[in-house]
Amino acid sequence: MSETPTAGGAHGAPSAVFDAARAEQAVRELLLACGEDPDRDGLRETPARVARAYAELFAGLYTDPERVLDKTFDESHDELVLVTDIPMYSTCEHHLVPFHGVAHVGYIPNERGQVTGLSKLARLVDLYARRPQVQERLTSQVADALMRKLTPRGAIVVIEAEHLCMAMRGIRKPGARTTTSALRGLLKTAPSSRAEAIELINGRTR
Ligand SMILES: Nc1nc2c(ncn2[C@@H]2O[C@H](COP(=O)(O)OP(=O)(O)OP(=O)(O)O)[C@@H](O)[C@H]2O)c(=O)[nH]1
Ligand SMILES: [Zn+2]
Repeated sequence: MSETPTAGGAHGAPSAVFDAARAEQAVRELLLACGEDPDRDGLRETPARVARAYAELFAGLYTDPERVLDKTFDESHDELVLVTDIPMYSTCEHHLVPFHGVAHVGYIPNERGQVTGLSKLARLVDLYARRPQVQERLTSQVADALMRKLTPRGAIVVIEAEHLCMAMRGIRKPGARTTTSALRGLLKTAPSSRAEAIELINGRTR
């Protein structure tokens, strides 16, 4: 028997477990509340499908994203490492609809030249994005995880996203883009390092 997800999973160490039966029941209730017939042909399997989808969309609640940075290696590289245009899909915690866009993640390794695999930067974004989120928290969680696990001299995370809660409903402004940044260490305090990273992000070719 699985436990009820707890709020602790969103901000600290993972403590939540996905309760598929409860999710299915909730989706069935929502369909009923919307005036639908959850027993009609097209909807019969929908509660189970939606439950499976949420288990995937919120997978970052049931694992510790920082663990993807457990493996590091020394490359004697002490200058900027930057991965841009990482596709990002997350779920707005206010409306439970998607926000999506791209993330740019970089860091300046520590004196040992300690680096992580490039794919791990994308994995880190992916796992923090797989939670009910707001864009600001997602951005700073990625930067703070990098600082804790790699002890780099600096970190930068920039996320550009469109929120479907602003496009499909409410204010209905499709195309409006939100940019958030989190700068740490030298990438916040040293103007030349900061300018180099920002220029590389702004000047990239898509
Ligand atoms: N800061 C921030 N706000 C967000 C994010 N995602 C959604 N929001 C906003 O959260 C706010 C919630 O506002 P409320 O007034 O409580 O909810 P609402 O009546 O549905 O708001 P509207 O979207 O304006 O219709 C809205 O302004 C959303 O645009 C995010 O990632 N960061
Ligand atoms: Zn929203």
